[in-house]
Amino acid sequence: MIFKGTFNNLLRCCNSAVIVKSFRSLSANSQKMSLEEAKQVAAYRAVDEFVTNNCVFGVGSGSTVVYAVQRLAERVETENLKVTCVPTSFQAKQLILKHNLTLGELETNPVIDVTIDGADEVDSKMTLIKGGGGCLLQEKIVASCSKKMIVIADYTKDSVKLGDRYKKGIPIEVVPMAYVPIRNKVISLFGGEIKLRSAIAKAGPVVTDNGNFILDWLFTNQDLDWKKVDSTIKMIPGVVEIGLFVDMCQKAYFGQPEGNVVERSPPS
Ligand SMILES: O=C[C@H](O)[C@H](O)[C@H](O)COP(=O)(O)O
Repeated sequence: MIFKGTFNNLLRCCNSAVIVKSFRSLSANSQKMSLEEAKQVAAYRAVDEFVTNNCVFGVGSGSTVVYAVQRLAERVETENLKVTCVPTSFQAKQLILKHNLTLGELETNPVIDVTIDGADEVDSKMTLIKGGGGCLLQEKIVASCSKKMIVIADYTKDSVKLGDRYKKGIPIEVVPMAYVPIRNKVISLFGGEIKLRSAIAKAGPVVTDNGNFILDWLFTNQDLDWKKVDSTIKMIPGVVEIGLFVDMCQKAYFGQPEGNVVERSPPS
């Protein structure tokens, strides 16, 4: 009844174009809600399964990790856990401080028990694209020091081949003076197109936490040997890191729109 009355009022007040627009934005909002919920269930699940008392925990970067840190803070408080948190970015450090968690660093904690991090895309072999938010270098260092790396993501990141879902390419962090020769070398070696990532609230390029630029490599061949690509690009002078994570991740949790979590392990 109430709905019918409201709907009739809406009809009286608005023209049909406005109504269609309202319903579209309502449905966009509910889609956004489920994406956030999907991130949250994946993050909570990973923290509940992998964080233990006295562990050294690698804190990834991005919007999904925000939920992991939230859950960690809850568990630290309610279960009186002792956890040392090593950040993978400025953002991760801020999250640790905001939640009054114990901040660690690789200098004092060179071995990390478990790192939980997001990803831009995860293929069927658990090769990852990371760095959509510009944080790949410290993420890869911390992951490489971790006994386990666990990925948390919503269902849109789950793909068969890299490039199926994530269309912004593979990020490459480079020393600023070398961005043009690196761009040319990567294109001549593997094809595709490369864009220097531009900042949004600043004129000019994105500058990473480490003072470098980011090239986004829009590859066209989805069947490349990613391990070879990773090591070949890494060898180009001026390349600091590439956002390809090959054989680094032991488990991925994908939150689903219905609220369940799909788990994936590397193929044996
Ligand atoms: O540079 C950013 C990181 O690699 C993130 O972990 C990745 O972009 C996924 O971020 P989000 O959880 O926001 O999708």
